[in-house]
Amino acid sequence: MSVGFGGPPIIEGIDLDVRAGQFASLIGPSGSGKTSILRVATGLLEPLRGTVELGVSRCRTSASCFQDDALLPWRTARQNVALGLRIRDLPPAEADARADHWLSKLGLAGYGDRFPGQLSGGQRSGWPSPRCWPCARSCCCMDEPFAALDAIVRTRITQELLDWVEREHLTVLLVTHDLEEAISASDTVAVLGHGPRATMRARHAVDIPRPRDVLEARRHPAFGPLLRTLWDDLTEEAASSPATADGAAR
Ligand SMILES: Nc1ncnc2c1ncn2[C@@H]1O[C@H](COP(=O)(O)OP(=O)(O)OP(=O)(O)O)[C@@H](O)[C@H]1O
Repeated sequence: MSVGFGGPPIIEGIDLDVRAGQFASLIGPSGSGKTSILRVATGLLEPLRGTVELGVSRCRTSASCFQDDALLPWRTARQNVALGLRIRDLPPAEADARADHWLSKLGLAGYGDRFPGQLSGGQRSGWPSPRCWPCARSCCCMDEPFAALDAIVRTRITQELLDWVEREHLTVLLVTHDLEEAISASDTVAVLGHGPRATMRARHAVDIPRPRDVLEARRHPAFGPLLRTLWDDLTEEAASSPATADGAAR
């Protein structure tokens, strides 16, 4: 697959095969094209050449959550998070109870009646992700959904995501800069090379059984070696990138 915006392709010859039920993460340098791939996967962007298949063709029954997803300012925290569950036709009381549970995992127990404007940027940043999960019938695409969360909250909500994914048998494509998050959540981690014309550098299987406990996964013997491999991949990409000091020095 190739992707572009009118000029030369920003991504060339990417082959990203995600099987139904698989949890795949996509990592890579800033500007390498991760969000663009997600947009192609969800049908928001047409590839120049090729197609993306994510369990079902082009994720027709997908839900997606992007970095700049808006919260609805006239809805409370609970109503924002419960929106996906209500779209899924859960009875209001059940949707509210589940939304409160997710808010508590986001460190916002007791904040359900607050409006977005009454909370900090970090406090609001985790909502779009659980809001979108229930809308996914087969596949869920997420772009750095937990980037602004602190480590404890991030671990808790990632566990909620994994539990939901297991329960709903979802296919997931997650874009993240957090290598530990990528390994502990995924079955495979794809590494994009640097721009301006990115290609796929590597694809690694995560040999840790599912269902997973996020913290236990980090103690699994396969975790450390894969973390070092991903780090090496990204370090070498930075060293060869024309856009970084490392690459410029070569
Ligand atoms: N609408 C657009 N028009 C032109 N170029 C774009 C557009 N959107 C993205 N690009 C370019 O495509 C490249 C990839 O962008 P993309 O947002 O997919 O990268 P990314 O890997 O998700 O980056 P980050 O990790 O910083 O979020 C970048 O060089 C960017 O400038």
